[in-house]
Amino acid sequence: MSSTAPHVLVIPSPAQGHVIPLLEFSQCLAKLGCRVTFVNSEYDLNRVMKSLEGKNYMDEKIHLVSIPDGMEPWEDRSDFGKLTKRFLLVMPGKLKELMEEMNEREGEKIDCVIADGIMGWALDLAAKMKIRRAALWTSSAASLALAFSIPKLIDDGIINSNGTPIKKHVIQLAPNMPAMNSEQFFWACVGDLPTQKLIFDFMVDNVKAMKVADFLFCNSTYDLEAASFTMLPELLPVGPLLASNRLGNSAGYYRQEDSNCLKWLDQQPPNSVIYIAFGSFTVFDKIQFQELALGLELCNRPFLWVVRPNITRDKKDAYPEGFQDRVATRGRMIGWAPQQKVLSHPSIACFLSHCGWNSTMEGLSNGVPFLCWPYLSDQLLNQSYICEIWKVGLNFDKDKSGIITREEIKNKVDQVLGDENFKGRAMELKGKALSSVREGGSSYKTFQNFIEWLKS
Ligand SMILES: O=c1ccn([C@@H]2O[C@H](COP(=O)(O)OP(=O)(O)O[C@H]3O[C@H](CO)[C@@H](O)[C@H](O)[C@H]3O)[C@@H](O)[C@H]2O)c(=O)[nH]1
Repeated sequence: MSSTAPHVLVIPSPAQGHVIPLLEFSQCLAKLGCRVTFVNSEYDLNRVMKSLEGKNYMDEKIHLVSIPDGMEPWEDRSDFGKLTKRFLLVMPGKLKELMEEMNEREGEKIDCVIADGIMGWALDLAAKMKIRRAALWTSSAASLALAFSIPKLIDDGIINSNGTPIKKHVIQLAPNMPAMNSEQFFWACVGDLPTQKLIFDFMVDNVKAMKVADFLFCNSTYDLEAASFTMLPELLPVGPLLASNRLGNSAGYYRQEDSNCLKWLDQQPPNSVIYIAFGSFTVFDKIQFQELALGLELCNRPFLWVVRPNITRDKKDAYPEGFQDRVATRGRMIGWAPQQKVLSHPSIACFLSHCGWNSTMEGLSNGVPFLCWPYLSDQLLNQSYICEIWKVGLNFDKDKSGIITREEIKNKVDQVLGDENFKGRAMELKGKALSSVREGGSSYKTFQNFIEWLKS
């Protein structure tokens, strides 16, 4: 390891959908010659190390370290509002200590802090310590444009100063951007009112910190989100952040991946399998979970379904009676997939997804049509992109009791797979997404310019 290589400190928000892209970004920087200190929470580092056991997935120039997140090991971290409240009390002080120690050690001085866009406090800390700083926004450029528009939304009477929508409004920030329903603003559809206010205030602070960072990156591309990037000239694309771009493997998982599913996919006909995954957060009630299972059964097609152990509140007997036996010859349920590899497998026909931004970028980059089942936050906006702007998927309608029925699932799966235009448009977008990371592409150029700047 050369001591003249720039040394960056990278800090993600302690959440799966953030650790994966920030670590991928770090792997790209390491490949370009940087030394990276990657700061997980202690709890997350344990999980990440466990999932990496026996695997040579990490660049040797990346050093994984940890600081506490203010929660006890046995506490539930799935309530993001509670986790945020707690880590804000502890992490800033601990990160400061860590950075001061590193800066004093020979050859470990930090040249730049790269923080998750929702860890604005880390950017503030870097500024106070007179360290250069960059932010990576892990969701769409459109969602960042929305966050940057908060003062205008308040002035226009669309939200109050707590972020609460004053009335139901559908807004479009610019032509060719997805329409946004004010009740679905990403801070306004998370938890109860106090949680929404906490997330809103947190976002206001994050926006302030991002605005004055030296660099602001987004896991997206100009070609996919031209209008949103036009609204934010300071925002630079680095996406899609995929391990395959650097011929590597994804790291940063909180769970062991089940790689056997790839062998199972090898045995399926091309373009036949429905892949179903809801990211790391989504929780189902038993009725909806069972209806989804029965919908997949009704589709009568091969499927690979990621059923995290905590995906339902009722841990026991989650599946409908006899379901597993009935689908045994064509369905497979696993706890955690190597998703990026799954989506690039030729047997995959479509992706039934919660539309987290990483999943969205991964599906697009592989030319896979979507069936959208958003849950909260930016996922509703991502669904609008998929269905209305890019037209590479369909959403589900709920029945009168608020359920997505098995018949609706079969109907929409049949529609997406029965209309070649979805696949055709998805393949076009794949080309656009991947051209940005190839030599000369916009994301490629962002990395080159950033490295030059780091070395300057
Ligand atoms: O079996 C699985 C399931 C998921 N993943 C990976 O886990 C990540 C999940 O990220 P994402 O699809 O964005 O979902 P969340 O985990 O829900 O991500 C959170 O963070 C995202 C980025 O900010 C937001 O867009 C989401 O709404 C928010 O819930 C992706 O890289 C997937 O490839 C796997 O590798 N295997």
